[in-house]
Amino acid sequence: MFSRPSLCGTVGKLCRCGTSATGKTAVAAATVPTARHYHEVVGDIICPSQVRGIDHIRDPRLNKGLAFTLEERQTLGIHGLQPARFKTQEEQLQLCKIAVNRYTEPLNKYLYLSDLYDRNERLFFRFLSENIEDLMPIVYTPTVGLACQRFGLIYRRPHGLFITYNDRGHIFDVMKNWPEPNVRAICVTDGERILGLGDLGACGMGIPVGKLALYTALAGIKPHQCLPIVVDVGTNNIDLLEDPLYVGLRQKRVVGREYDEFIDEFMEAVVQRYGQNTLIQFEDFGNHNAFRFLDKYRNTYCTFNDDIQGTASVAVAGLYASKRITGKSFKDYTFLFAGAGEAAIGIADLTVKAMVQDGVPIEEAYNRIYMVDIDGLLTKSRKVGNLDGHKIHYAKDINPMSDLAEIVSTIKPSVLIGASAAAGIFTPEILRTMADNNERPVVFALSNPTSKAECTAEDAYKHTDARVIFSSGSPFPPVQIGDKTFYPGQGNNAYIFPGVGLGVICTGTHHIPDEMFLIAAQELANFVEPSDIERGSLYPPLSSIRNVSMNIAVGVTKCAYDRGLASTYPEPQDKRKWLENQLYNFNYESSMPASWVWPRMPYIKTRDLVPTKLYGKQKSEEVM
Ligand SMILES: NC(=O)C1=CN([C@@H]2O[C@H](COP(=O)(O)OP(=O)(O)OC[C@H]3O[C@@H](n4cnc5c(N)ncnc54)[C@H](OP(=O)(O)O)[C@@H]3O)[C@@H](O)[C@H]2O)C=CC1
Ligand SMILES: CC(=O)C(=O)O
Ligand SMILES: [Mg+2]
Repeated sequence: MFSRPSLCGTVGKLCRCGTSATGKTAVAAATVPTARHYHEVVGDIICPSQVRGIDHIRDPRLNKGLAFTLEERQTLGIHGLQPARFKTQEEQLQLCKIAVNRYTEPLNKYLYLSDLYDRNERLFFRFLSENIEDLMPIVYTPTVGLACQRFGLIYRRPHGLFITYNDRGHIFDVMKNWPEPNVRAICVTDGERILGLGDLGACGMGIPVGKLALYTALAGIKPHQCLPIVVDVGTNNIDLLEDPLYVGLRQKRVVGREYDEFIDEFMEAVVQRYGQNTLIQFEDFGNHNAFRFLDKYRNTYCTFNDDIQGTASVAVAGLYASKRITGKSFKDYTFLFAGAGEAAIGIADLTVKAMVQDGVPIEEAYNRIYMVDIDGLLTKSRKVGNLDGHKIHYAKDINPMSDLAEIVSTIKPSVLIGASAAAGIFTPEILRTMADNNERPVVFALSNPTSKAECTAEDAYKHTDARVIFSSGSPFPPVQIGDKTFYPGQGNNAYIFPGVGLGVICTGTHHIPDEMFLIAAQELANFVEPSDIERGSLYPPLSSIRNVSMNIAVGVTKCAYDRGLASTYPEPQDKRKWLENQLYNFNYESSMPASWVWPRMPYIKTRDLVPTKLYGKQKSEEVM
């Protein structure tokens, strides 16, 4: 989101330009409304802007559309630029709902929301946060995947920063072009593994934009504190390289030392521009880079990898909740993962930690987890495929097998988790075997978007006599089996990263330990009500996700202070209240500079404030 630097009208703190509300410049600006003293909005300060006239409406951060009061319209010089009607934000929200529902194609709904974001930021975020069940599938998976695939066609205005390999040596200078000086959270991708859709290069921008929109909508992190970034090092996607509409660098991916040095420079530039504690969320990097960067940077930067750690947390939360249905403990579970990549290994590693916390010896925990990659079961003796990196911990001393159905029959897992981006690999036969071997089989089909899910919700229920405990990465509609309707939960890291982000940002945490993701998993699982489980969901409804995020943030905040990782002092006693006080306000704030209080407003005449025929009976105060 672009918002231009605002004029300072009133502030409680020092501005970057060195003036304050009580300082000379600000006073001068207040008494001379036409003075053009621009400076940037700093920190949490909302400087009631003195950007006047049409520019006030054109700035999405300042625009309120028809919700501007009569005084605001006159004071800001926008009177007459809009129709006579005054609307409340609630009325505007109703219109948004009507407008978005007029579209049948999800991509058109996405474009409508994107346009709203460009037009009226507060309205967009309030609309999103209050209609998350309907709108999350649009701004996030699955529709965001389509938006990335069509990015060259639908790109309109900058919502994030593109840093290309050609900018090497100057990344800091490019970052200075981002107009917000107080960014606290960055979500960055290099576009190599966008959902399960593969290498989309610079078109991957939709992902960090969508993720950070959820930071605000689900956790109340202020939008100006969030910065989506694509590091564009090219793409190996031949279709894109040949596509005349492709908007990224038209070259093969930079790899090896050059690539690593480029990412190093990016990390350093973030710190130079926004400070050491800036949260850097790695998103949808290719497998071979994701683990390397996490290991390399986790103790020197405030960073996490959402696909590895965020996904782990949401899946482990689902496993905790599943125990309430199966009546088993972790030591009774045998896990089989279809996929041995970022998501699967991340989940497996955190599951081991959860099992150890439940009293299972660590060797036993590893023994209980089996994994399958594209070449089959991870076994020590297999001749094909690799066992590098984190896979080796899960390789078993048994005969190699490559057929998933055979593996499921042999291992007899109680939990089957798909994170493979291989659509439909949980066949009816495999689901039936799970049901034959378990009274309540646990099946997670976590791959995104919907088209990549290992099975549909309907298939999962249908082929297990509706005994399955199911969740999926992308949403599925309710499933009717006999006279019972099941509402499968969405096992998606969106339950986790906004709350973790809020806690980390507010505490100024230096580094993010895995422990925070285990805490987040427990907080999320604690939120699951018996009624959710009764509905067939391992997760609370998306409509309560803001409360979930707050609980996670409180847990993360406690952990940050307990572990000495926080840098914001003094430590708040009432952490929830302290966090709540820092949240974004989705409602409009006054656009009237506080220092321009009546009767000092220079050009509004008394008769202007008396309702004329034009305004009917309305006084602007009455419609606030
Ligand atoms: N629900 C959620 O919150 C999240 C979901 N995901 C989804 O998970 C999927 C995977 O992402 P990620 O782990 O990052 O990707 P990776 O590329 O890191 O991992 C994919 C893994 O799947 C394996 N694989 C590929 N095809 C098959 C197959 N036919 N049978 C068994 N295994 C196979 C690959 O094998 P090999 O190692 O041999 O290449 C690899 O181990 C994506 O669709 C992504 O959208 C990711 C993050 C969060
Ligand atoms: C949800 C997510 O992060 C992914 O599918 O990559
Ligand atoms: Mg991701």
